[in-house]
Amino acid sequence: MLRSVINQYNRKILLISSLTLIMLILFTSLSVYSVMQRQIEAIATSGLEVALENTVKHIQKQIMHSVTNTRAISTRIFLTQSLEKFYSDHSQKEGIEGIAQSIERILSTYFSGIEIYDIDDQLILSAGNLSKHRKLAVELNTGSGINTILFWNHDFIVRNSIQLVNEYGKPIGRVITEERMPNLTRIFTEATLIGNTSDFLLCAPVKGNNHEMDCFLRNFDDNQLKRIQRIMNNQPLPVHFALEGQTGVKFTKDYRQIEVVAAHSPVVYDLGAVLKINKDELNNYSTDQIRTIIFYLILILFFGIAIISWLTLPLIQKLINQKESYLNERLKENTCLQKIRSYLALDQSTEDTCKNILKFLLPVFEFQEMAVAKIKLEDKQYFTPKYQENLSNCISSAIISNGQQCGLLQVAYIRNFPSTLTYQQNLVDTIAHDLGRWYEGKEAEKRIIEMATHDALTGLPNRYLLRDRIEQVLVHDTRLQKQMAVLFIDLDHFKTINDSLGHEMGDLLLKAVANRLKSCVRNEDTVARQGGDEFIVVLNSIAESLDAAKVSQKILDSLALPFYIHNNELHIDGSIGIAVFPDDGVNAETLLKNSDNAMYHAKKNGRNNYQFFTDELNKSAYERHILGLDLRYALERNELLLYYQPVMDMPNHNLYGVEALLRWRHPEQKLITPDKFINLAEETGLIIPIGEWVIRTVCMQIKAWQDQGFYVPRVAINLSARQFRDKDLIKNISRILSETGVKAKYIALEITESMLIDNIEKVVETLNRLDAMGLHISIDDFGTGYSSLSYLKQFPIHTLKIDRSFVRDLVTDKNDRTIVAAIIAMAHSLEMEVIAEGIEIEEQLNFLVTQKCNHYQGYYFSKPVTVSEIELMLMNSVAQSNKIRAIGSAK
Ligand SMILES: Nc1nc2c(ncn2[C@@H]2O[C@H](COP(=O)(O)O[C@H]3[C@@H](O)[C@H](n4cnc5c(=O)[nH]c(N)nc54)O[C@@H]3COP(=O)(O)O)[C@@H](O)[C@H]2O)c(=O)[nH]1
Repeated sequence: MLRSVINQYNRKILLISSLTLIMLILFTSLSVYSVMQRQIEAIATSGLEVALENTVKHIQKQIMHSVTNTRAISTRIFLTQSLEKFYSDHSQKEGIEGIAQSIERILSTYFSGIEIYDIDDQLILSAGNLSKHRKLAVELNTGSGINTILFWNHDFIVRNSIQLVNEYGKPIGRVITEERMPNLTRIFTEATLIGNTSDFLLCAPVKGNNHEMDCFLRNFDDNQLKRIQRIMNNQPLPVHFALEGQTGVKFTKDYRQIEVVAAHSPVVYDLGAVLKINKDELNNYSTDQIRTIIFYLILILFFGIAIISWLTLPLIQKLINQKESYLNERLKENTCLQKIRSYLALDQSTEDTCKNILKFLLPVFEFQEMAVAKIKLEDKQYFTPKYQENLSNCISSAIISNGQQCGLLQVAYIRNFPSTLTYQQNLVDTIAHDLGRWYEGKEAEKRIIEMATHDALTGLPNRYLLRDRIEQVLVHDTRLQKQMAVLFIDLDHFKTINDSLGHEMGDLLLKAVANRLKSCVRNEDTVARQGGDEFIVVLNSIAESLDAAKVSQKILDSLALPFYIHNNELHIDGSIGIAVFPDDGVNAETLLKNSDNAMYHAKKNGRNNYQFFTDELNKSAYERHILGLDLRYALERNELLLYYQPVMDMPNHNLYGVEALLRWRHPEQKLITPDKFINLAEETGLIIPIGEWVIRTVCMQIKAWQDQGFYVPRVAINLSARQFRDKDLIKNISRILSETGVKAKYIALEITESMLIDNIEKVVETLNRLDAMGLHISIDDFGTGYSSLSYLKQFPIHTLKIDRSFVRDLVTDKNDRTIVAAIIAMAHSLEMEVIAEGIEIEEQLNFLVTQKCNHYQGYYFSKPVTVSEIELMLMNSVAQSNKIRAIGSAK
């Protein structure tokens, strides 16, 4: 629909633009034409005037020159004396010679012919050529004593005739001169240069006849001296003005009754001159110009249309598209408006909904300087203080009419006359738009608050909101003198599931756990996610602490049921720590801390149980904190040391290797085992320097033993997860090996199964590099993780250490026996050796012997011992040197 409207628009725009362009071009053409016409006339006028002025100057100069020269001859003494001599008998000959000499000289200077006549008008002497034929002769009014005629004989010629007088003024003869006027002839010829129809006229009045004149026209040879009426059809001809002594230009008709532009000017001796051109020729000239201009304008027109259709129309189309999306947005906003209404109506009464909308509208109207807002609600009018305040002047008003649940929003707008309502669509749009924006803003605000206070994964309150809730419950329960409980729930072995099955599964499990927890408590209780696999349950207003125990057990039972996620059956337990208000704390922070400590206690207690917070726990938590502080200085105070536990061959009990086990000689406590501080070291990052210290100490010890000539078996070093992930691990081990001069084959690195699962590519790369260096790699605590043996195939692993939890009940638990037997068999099939950990009794050993387990480690042979004690064992081993295998002969 909109497309066809756009196409229609396009056609209209193109038509209107083209017509506008054409009109514009026509108008421009006419304007240019009239301007040019005037310009051309002005140019022609001034051109004709100037040309005529110059021409007239020339003509005058020539004719006057001729007349003046002739007059000068008449006064020549030598001539007049010679003429007088001619009259005396005795010197007539001498006189004729003198006359001849005289006119000969004059002739060469000015004239084409001279004749001297005596007093009786008899020719005495003639020089040069005087014209026999005088065509188109016009007598000029040159003044007294001289008769001048201008005539045509292949050229313009001026003939002057003047009386010769002696020194006493007595007439003695007459001289006639003729002077050719080539310049005047040229002037006639060149008049055509101005234009094809240009013409030059030189006219003299007819003596005794004021109505006529004799005029030289351009085509002289055709007898073009015309006697012309000076006024024709009551209109004076241009030359009439010239003969009247006037100079100027006239747009008038000439003697042929053709429209001309004529410049006129008087010429000396009563002559008048006109230089003219036909007006048609001028018009033609400007028409030519205008044609050229129109040609270019039409070109511009085509360009213009092309630009409109190729550039402007797409631009307009773009604008229309923008308008379209704007309208769509508006539409959305209107939908938004509907949403607001239903949203508000959901929680509130109709009246409140309307009030709220009005509340929102008022500032909008204020902004638009509108004064009054009214709401019609079931015939009631709702007046707000703002309304009263702004009632003045009744500039305008808005009415929200009530249909269903406030109905359609209609805004009426009054200007000047409150009684006249003018519905103003724009205003409705504006309000709809603003409401839409407001709604979006509210939604965003809601989302931000939600994000700030809730856990994104489970939607449960996060730790910040949790604290707030606890504080609220504390206020409430203090007032009611009730107890409340904070349950700190940590999922057991969640990390293993997360690592083995992936984070996506881990996330889904956490969501499912969140739902289970919610199902175990009342609506008014709070279930929150503290982070990771830790959840907090706040039980409001409990009667006694036993209630907390009951809920905890309910939670444990609920968690014990399998979870079905993406066709996987998952099992997870939880450890719960309980802190009860007011006995275990009176604020959120203490209750959370103490429930956390209780949860640790539950973990220690074998997991999948709940524990109440006790003062002893508080004490141990405090101790743990202090221990953490002390550990920082353990390295620099040289408080760390290594114990070594032998690993024996099976079944012959030869020394196969030793495992280095860390101990901390605390200044105030006795020897501390690593299970008390390794986690602390991991959490604080101290494990990196501590781990490096262990590797270096082991290497130095090996070197020392070698230097002392001891038999040195392979020494196993435990790597923690953080250490294994450390990017500098390989670099550090290489450096230590090269610095101590110990060969890599003397070192075995023990890592746990769980370390293999996360970021497999990186793990494979690290293990391959360690293997390439010649280090031996063992998997510690095997069986507690989720890795299958076939999964281990991709890693360069040499030894599996079966976790002692499987060994512990070997004698009594058939399942454990089956598992251990299977592990040994499969490890062998993958060409790995097996070490059984935690061998304490002979029966355990015997079973393992039957399963062809390669090595064993445990209190049965030796607990971890000091350096000097292990050295004794090394020495004994030397004693059985013939039985000792060289390191590296095994895989
Ligand atoms: N990252 C590092 N971890 C280390 C380092 N040194 C030790 N550890 C780890 O600490 C855990 C506890 O170690 P420890 O207290 O030394 O216990 C070891 C043995 O004493 C104990 N063991 C050995 N035989 C038996 C037995 O027959 N019964 C029994 N109850 N316990 C026995 O087992 C621990 C050795 O286990 P494992 O390492 O799995 O071989 C322990 O997990 C160490 O890994 C260190 O330098 N860095």
